[in-house]
Amino acid sequence: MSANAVPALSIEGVAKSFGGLKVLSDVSVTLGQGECLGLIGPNGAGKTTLFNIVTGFLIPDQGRVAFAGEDITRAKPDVRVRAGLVRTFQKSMAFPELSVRENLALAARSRNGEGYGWFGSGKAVAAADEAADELLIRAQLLDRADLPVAGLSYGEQRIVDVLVSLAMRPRVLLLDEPTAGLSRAEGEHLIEVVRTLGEDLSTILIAHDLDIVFGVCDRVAVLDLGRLIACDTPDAIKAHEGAQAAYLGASLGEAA
Ligand SMILES: Nc1ncnc2c1ncn2[C@@H]1O[C@H](COP(=O)(O)OP(=O)(O)OP(=O)(O)O)[C@@H](O)[C@H]1O
Repeated sequence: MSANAVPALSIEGVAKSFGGLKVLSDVSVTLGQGECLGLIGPNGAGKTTLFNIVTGFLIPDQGRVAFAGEDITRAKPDVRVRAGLVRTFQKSMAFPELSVRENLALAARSRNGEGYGWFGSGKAVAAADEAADELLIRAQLLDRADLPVAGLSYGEQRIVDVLVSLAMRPRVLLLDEPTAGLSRAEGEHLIEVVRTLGEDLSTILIAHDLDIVFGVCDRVAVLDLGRLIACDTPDAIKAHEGAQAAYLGASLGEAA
């Protein structure tokens, strides 16, 4: 990103409490255009809460969120999705009984504000099916197009989750533990799919597998007890004492 380019996403001084529990305190971080930012931290550090604030499922008590320079702190989640700010969830949001193609086509149509209705102009339906097949070809999953999602392996289902989010043509994609439960090879394949299919995409990746985070991210942000304690290149984070301490003495340097 050039020095004066508008960040894809800007989180400024965000704070959030649930009752007496302070979950995020004064968190500020930017995501550059085309950047892949890792977001790591121990369980309960506030990572998903930050995603919920960025995607509009929660409103922060303090601070603001800007998307491509525009303040979206109070915008509704669906408005953010249509603007190109898309997320995945820890739990799959795909419809298990629908086919892979149907899931992707519905996501493509929802991006156009067409909702999840089955009926629409023949042209729109055909265009959505075409967009779905294009993604499936590029992810080498076209032979799975007509299968119900429930009939896929767990690893394939996680890739479909990512393809559903890509079908919404995001400009910024937030991935919440997309590699959880996958083998190292499956996790790397999934990230490769995102990187290959998401040209020009800016990404924030939450993952507990530090090898994956350090291997693919341009920078890594570390949350601990709701505070951003570091945000730097993977090598700098591996050597960062505070980040190491947050992981209870684990040597981050051993990863990747
Ligand atoms: N809606 C809520 N009401 C009350 N407490 C909540 C709520 N959502 C999250 N919390 C609490 O906020 C803290 C941060 O949770 P969060 O899920 O953001 O952490 P995380 O870093 O994503 O953790 P993990 O890696 O385990 O997913 C936790 O203590 C959690 O119990």
